[in-house]
Amino acid sequence: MAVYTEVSDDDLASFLSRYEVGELLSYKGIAEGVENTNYIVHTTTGPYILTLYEKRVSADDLPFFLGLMEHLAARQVTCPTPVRDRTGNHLGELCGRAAALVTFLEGFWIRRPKPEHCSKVGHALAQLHQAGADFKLTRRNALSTWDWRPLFERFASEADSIAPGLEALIKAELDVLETDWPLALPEGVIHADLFPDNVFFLAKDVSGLIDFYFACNDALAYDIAICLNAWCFEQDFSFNVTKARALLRGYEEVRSLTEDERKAMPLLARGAALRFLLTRCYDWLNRPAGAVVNPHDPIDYLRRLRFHQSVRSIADYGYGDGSR
Ligand SMILES: Nc1ncnc2c1ncn2[C@@H]1O[C@H](COP(=O)(O)OP(=O)(O)OP(=O)(O)O)[C@@H](O)[C@H]1O
Ligand SMILES: N[C@@H](CCO)C(=O)O
Repeated sequence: MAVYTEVSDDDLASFLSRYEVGELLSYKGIAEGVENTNYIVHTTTGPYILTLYEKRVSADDLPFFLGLMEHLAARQVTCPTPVRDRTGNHLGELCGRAAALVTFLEGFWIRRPKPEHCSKVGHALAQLHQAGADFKLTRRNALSTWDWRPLFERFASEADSIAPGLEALIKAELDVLETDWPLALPEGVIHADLFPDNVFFLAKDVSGLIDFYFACNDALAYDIAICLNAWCFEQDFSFNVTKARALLRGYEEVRSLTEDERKAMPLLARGAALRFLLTRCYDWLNRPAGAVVNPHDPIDYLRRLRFHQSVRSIADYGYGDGSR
């Protein structure tokens, strides 16, 4: 996360007094991430994460996100659990922002994932999909295929300042994806942002998943496509088929892909690459003055998109090829 909103110690102490979490000992802003403001807060009962919800999070969606974390945690998908205040609410207000306190998860995210990490994340993703099946609330994906063009139009005239030819490339890609996007795949609750920095490991095992603030109802296989993008490319942007194979196998240890999902995977992966290219371009061109934030480089996702445009079938992601 980032720090868009500075919180004073008086404001924080008064906010915390509504919870049964003891006395404030210390707190510190977390510069990592780009979406919301986060602080690590130490009290006499332990560490917590305080999140102040910023621009992309709508207050109306917070019951879905916080309820989902509670739902998943109760079904053995380890994730932060929202702390309820003395009146039973898990949502409060701080410095004019909606705010929540969640439990602190032990573990580290893996900066250079290996195939074994990809296998574990595939497995964890399928467990999340299964555990989310009986979650009662629903949320539309606010960054679905049909939201991409309006987002693009907000920065299209500046796109070529990021990379020459980018405006035309994105337009052409939108034309393809809007026409061919698969509409009848199995749907459910998806995480929609399961990047390496949102998966904590302890030793070799997943110790928890964080950052559910893009979670929504959408095609389950689209969530896999997001992970193929986020976990299976090297720093030089080359695609690592061993990692993709491991991720898909890890997923299928829990849930098998349908024929339609397998056929759709290259297109879903293009869509996932475009979705992150679009938000990264927008953020790159609209950095708020004075905020502690390191925007992600859009070009990483342009390279991924180009790779997926060359993919012919899920076999190119190592699926079903019998290799180890
Ligand atoms: N429950 C938690 N327990 C421990 N650390 C956490 C927790 N939640 C967040 N963090 C820390 O805060 C950092 C940023 O959190 P998070 O990824 O949710 O932020 P974000 O702004 O939504 O980022 P992103 O760019 O991934 O969307 C994490 O990398 C982690 O260090
Ligand atoms: N995971 C996203 C940031 C949060 O949307 C990215 O890397 O672009």
